[in-house]
Amino acid sequence: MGSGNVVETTTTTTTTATTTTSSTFMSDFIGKCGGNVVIDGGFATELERHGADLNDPLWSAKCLVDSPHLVRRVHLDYLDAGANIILTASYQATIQGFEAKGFSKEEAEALLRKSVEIACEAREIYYDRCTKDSWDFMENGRTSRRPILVAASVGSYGAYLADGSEYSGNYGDAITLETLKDFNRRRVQILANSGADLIAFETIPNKLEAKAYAELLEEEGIEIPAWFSFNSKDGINVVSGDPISECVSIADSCKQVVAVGINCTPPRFIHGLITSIRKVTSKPVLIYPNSGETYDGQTKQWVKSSGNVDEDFVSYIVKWREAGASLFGGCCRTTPKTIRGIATALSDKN
Ligand code: MET
Ligand SMILES: [Zn+2]
Repeated sequence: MGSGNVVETTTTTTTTATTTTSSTFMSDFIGKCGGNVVIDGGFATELERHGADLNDPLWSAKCLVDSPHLVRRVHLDYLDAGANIILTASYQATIQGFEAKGFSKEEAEALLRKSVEIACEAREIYYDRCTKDSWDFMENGRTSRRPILVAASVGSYGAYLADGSEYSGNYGDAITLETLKDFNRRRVQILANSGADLIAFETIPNKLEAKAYAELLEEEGIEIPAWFSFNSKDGINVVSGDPISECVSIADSCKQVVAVGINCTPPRFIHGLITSIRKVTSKPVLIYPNSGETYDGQTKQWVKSSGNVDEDFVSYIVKWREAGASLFGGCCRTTPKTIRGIATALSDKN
């Protein structure tokens, strides 16, 4: 691991969840990580690479039910690759989605909690291994320990629909702010009290959904921090066509939001989007692009486009850092190899 990612802590210190949202939560964490934070990479697509069949409305959340060992394995692979933040397998885990599969409300809630438990367990296993490996190098009871946060993933309403609308942002007129708030309320409450360090609202495709999350965080008095991450397919707007500036403004006005940025977007759009985001907010900027391939919601396949492949975008990380981002990872079709490349690129810079 790059030295930029290692800080001195005592052996007894663990990364613990915050109980109150703090405006300095993320800047403190970035400081602890040496100025740059490594986020993990594609989770669902990595489960598939390990043989999981995710052709299901629950997508990666299906593995919470039938292969939790694989979920733990992928978290550990990203920790081994250098991640400072791991995202749980709850992206497409919703109470409504589990109920549609025949689970009770209680079972559905337990599965949401389980996504966080597995990620926390992976962090403990990783730390235990590091402690054992570095036993000979400990001095005065002190050892180096990489700061690691567990982020509870919340995918968009479009992800739950599993019809590709997370990439169109078009929910139709019947879906209102209240619909979206009601849909997410219980899920967000459960994840906020699950032991996760923060909530990652991912792949937000439109302004309405950003507004719903912001209002929900306020109304429910959610006490752990959150990040808002949008997706774009033109480098100017979020996928629905809503201007990125308006979406980021919503995140900027929400006190629980500690970072804002872009995920599951082709690498070629990232630089311009960072510049647009910086104009609207001084909150830390996160980016975790996909491999540059495009998801076909009809065939449920990733298809090659003229974008960059994952090996390529690692070479842009330093430029994206200069443009003002400070948290970097990968989304769909990126792998632990991508994340190792990012960690190396950032530590070489320091
Ligand atoms: C469609 S974006 C998916 C994001 C999620 N964190 C994953 O990597 O599986
Ligand atoms: Zn993705």
